[in-house]
Amino acid sequence: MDTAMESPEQGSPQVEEKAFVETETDYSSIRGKMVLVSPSADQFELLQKQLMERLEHGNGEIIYDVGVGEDGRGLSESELSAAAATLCSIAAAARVSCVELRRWGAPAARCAQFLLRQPIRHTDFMEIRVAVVGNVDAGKSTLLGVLTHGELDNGRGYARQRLFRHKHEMESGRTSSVGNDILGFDDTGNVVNKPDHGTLDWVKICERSSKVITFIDLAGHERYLKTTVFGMTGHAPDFGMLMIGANAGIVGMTKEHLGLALALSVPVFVVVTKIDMCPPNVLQDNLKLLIRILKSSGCRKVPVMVKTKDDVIVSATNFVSQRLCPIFQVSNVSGENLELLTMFLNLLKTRMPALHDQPAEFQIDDTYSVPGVGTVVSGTTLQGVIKLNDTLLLGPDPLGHFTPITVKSIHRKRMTVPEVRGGQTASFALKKIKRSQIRKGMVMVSPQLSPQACWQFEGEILVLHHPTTISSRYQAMVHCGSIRQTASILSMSRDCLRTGDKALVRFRFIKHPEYLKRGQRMVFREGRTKAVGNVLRVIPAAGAPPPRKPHAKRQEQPTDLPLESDVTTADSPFEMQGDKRTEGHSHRGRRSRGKRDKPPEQPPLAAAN
Ligand SMILES: Nc1nc2c(ncn2[C@@H]2O[C@H](COP(=O)(O)OP(=O)(O)OP(=O)(O)O)[C@@H](O)[C@H]2O)c(=O)[nH]1
Repeated sequence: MDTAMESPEQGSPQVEEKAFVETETDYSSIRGKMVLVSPSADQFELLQKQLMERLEHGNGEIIYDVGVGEDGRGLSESELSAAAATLCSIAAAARVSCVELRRWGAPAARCAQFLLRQPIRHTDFMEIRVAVVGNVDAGKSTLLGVLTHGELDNGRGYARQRLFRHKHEMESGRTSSVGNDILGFDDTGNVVNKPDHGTLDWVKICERSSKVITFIDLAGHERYLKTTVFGMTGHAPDFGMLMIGANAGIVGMTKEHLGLALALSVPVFVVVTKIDMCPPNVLQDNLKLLIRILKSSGCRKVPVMVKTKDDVIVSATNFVSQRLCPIFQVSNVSGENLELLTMFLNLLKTRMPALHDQPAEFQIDDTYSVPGVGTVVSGTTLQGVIKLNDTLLLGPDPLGHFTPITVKSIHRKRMTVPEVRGGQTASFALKKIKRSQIRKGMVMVSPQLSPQACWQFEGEILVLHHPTTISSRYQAMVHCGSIRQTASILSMSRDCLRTGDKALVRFRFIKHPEYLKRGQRMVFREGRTKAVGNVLRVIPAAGAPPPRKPHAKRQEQPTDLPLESDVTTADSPFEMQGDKRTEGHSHRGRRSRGKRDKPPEQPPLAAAN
């Protein structure tokens, strides 16, 4: 593995093992590395039981290490083959697919890793969300076109044509809206996308997939930054894919997007495109700068150049736990290294716990009016299970109230399903409600949660960038989950805040109350001014005064809570420096994305049954 930096151990990553907590079953008899070589009947049964537990814990997928045990590391080649055969028969007995990923080690100390994945459970494929960010012309839409349609680009915009959603995008070649594209893998890791005359049938992809990667294609241009921030907060990505054009390097919004992902604690991998057309010395200079930025105190990442299949496996299995930042160098025109990126995507695992046993919670990130179906909302299930005909509470409305609504039908990636679970995105057709009564940022939750709306909340924030000072009554946009609303600062634990300052701040939404939860990550921004932090305390709307007009009487009393922030300056991904630009450079309202009457990604849902 080519790293200009500390490399993770080339050996067997033990990510699953670390996280895996065995049940009360006594597995001591199957702990050694030799057990797989020639297990007894009892041991075989135990190995099978343990495998099922691990699969359950790993949401249907694990990477299994062979040749590693409490008695050390490494087997002879013949022992390894025998152990691999045992593993395959255990997997076959459990009806789990088993694919060898790699073998390594000296002749007498061989190890191997296998991908074990449960076959397609109809409508219940694994879902991984990847937010695609990077500057204009980095090749984002092109790469997604190439990956999802399996056809290379011509260097003149051929592959991206299929992904543009608006006429002006076709004409300008620029993405402006949040788009979704999917890439399905079957249980053995093969891509299942098969375009039919250039179009992809999402239902067919999902039916054949054990794992579906959803790419959230975010705009690269600065004028669409608000949409990009919304995509990163509201669409709950598991990972960020930062795209960089090899010849252009780190320009424009690249650092801004990297900083945003880091601020929201979204693990990032980098894809450097256009290596076919970049002089080697320019590529090396740009890579050096990238590595320097990733290793800087603001990012504290471990960059890893991914050049072989081994690099892919080691980086994918250690990606989240070790702060790794894998870097791929690809060409959408020649196809170089795209197989490594595809393999990496196949091995990614969701970061979002399903929390199946918790009361249901769903955040809305878009609304539609579908002819013949009615009102449809799309978004992410944050926890619990939502079933057809369930009654949930939708809100908060402008008065902070929640209304019971019934789920008429459910779609996952355009496929009709009977239920959705925590971590999965979905669209619901709702009964007896007008689209105009619903807005992005609202939630649908189980009545068990007795949800309460809030006008005010306290957050601990770190100012990443502001040209002057922030004081009480300052207003900016709060992004928190799919909430996107201007809030003003009522009070702070300090008189004023400058770049790099931390504080406890009490905010008040200016338009309507919202449903917030303690611990949620938030971004507070206006143009290039931004702060990040966590929601610390939600002040329920009940009994709270109605919202005051913006710039109403200043609340003098600063909060007397102790300043105990876990947001440190060292966490800051942004360069902390004075901004020479003018404040409030937000381009607000310049994006012309009209209200849609029909979702581009969600065709009409099946009518109510
Ligand atoms: N030679 C070469 N050209 C590429 C490659 N990737 C993309 N391109 C070309 O670069 C141009 C810009 O690519 P896009 O995919 O539109 O870039 P983008 O990052 O999606 O841009 P926005 O949508 O505006 O954010 C297109 O003309 C592509 O054909 C590559 O690997 N090699």
